[in-house]
Amino acid sequence: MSPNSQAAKHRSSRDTEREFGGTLGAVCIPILLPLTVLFLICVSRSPEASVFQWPPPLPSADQLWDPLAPVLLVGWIGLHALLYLMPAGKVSEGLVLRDGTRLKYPINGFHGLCISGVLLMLLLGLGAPLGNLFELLLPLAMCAIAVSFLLSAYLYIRSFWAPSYALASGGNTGNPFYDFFIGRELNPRIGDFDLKYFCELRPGLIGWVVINLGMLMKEVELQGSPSLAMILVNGFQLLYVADALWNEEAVLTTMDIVHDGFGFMLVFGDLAWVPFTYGLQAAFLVVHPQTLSSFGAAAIITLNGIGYYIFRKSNSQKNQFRRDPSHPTVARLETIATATGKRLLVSGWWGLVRHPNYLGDLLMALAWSLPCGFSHLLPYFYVTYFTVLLIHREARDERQCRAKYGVAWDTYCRRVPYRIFPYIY
Ligand SMILES: NC(=O)C1=CN([C@@H]2O[C@H](COP(=O)(O)OP(=O)(O)OC[C@H]3O[C@@H](n4cnc5c(N)ncnc54)[C@H](OP(=O)(O)O)[C@@H]3O)[C@@H](O)[C@H]2O)C=CC1
Ligand SMILES: CC(C)=CCC[C@@H](C)[C@H]1CC=C2C3=C(CC[C@@]21C)[C@@]1(C)CC[C@H](O)C(C)(C)[C@@H]1CC3
Repeated sequence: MSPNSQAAKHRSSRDTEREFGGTLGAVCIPILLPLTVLFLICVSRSPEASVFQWPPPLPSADQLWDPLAPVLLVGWIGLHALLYLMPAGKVSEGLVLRDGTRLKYPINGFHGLCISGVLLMLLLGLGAPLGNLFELLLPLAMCAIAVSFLLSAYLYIRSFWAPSYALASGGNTGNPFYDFFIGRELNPRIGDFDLKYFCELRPGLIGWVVINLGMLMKEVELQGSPSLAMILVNGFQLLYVADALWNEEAVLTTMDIVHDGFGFMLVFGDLAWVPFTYGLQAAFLVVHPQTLSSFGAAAIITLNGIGYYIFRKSNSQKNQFRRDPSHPTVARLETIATATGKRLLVSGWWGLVRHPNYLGDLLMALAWSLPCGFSHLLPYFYVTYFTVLLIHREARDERQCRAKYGVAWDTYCRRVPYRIFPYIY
């Protein structure tokens, strides 16, 4: 690249439109979201379990800290780092980078999940009190938040040694608060160890199902057996995590890996937000047991099944089409050409709405809350937050696609007018 085009690129990234409320968002979100995690855990175990209760249920200092928590957290991340490095599964290439190269990624996350499962069963067999995770939840969340800040600071500092082509297009504004938050470097690596890819799918996502299992064990301690509601929440969320790891290769084409830098937002999202807020339903059920009729359970299982089917089929259809458009499963689908040479699907799942995968994900999110009944809002936190996240994410993706595909994107939008919910939005 000539010095002039380097300078133009640099200038354009500095002028990039800022997301998440710009500098104000970048200062407030890293303060507010960690407090939200702690607040939600406290609410989930308070007798009222009301997000509006005043004064809010504040934890005492000894509820926030336990010396076992940093040991467990560092041990857990270390175990998954070792599993990431084990020579199992295939090695896949990511999309082509700005310098024309492609990075290699190990596809062994599902192995990691299975080995974690076997280790947990062994620990349970040896009498390990997994239910104690209930009491450890706040100290573990505190440590995960601390690790998120430390890792983000490390990533921000090391990004100044990265070449300019390795920086994310939106994370190099020169504003330290914003760049720390959004992430400067696109694919930070220590040797071959890819920090963003590792964090996206392993310690936090698998940690989430382990915490859920801990909540189930706590319920067994308190009630003698797990409730149907707890089994459903555990089962649905395990399916979601196992599916993500089974289809690990597909993550290599998501916005997070391809476009976003690795900064506080993703680090915290992966390591603290996902494991400690996505499983709030299970934590809630420990203190607020619910009875569920067989008919109710069947209806909820059906809803989760429909959501999963739409989510999986639509994601697989697009991944297959992007990897090999001539594959028999996608070759007959109607498409429109774009100036980049890539085509856009206008039939099949991607002809129904512009984000069928978000629709399926949201139906599942609703199915995860319903086993907790209708008496409290807290179990509906995830589906509410997720609706906001996906509407915002859809708008970000839309902006990027319009910039990439121009008139072809407008034609697609005319052909497929609804974004997520057919005939509604
Ligand atoms: N549980 C959670 O917290 C979260 C879950 N998710 C889930 O992750 C999954 C991935 O989502 P996400 O990364 O946001 O993005 P998507 O998988 O929806 O990918 C969007 C990209 O797909 C391509 N595309 C869009 N329309 C078409 C079309 N008609 N034909 C072909 N390609 C098209 C474009 O990229 P290009 O053309 O360059 O290939 C676009 O940028 C979703 O299922 C989502 O629900 C996402 C966020 C959070
Ligand atoms: C509020 C806040 C801190 C937001 C950060 C957003 C992150 C929590 C999410 C951004 C994209 C994500 C994805 C998944 C988890 C949540 C985050 C990290 C994902 C790994 C969940 C499992 C799915 O099957 C998936 C692999 C498609 C998905 C990818 C995106």
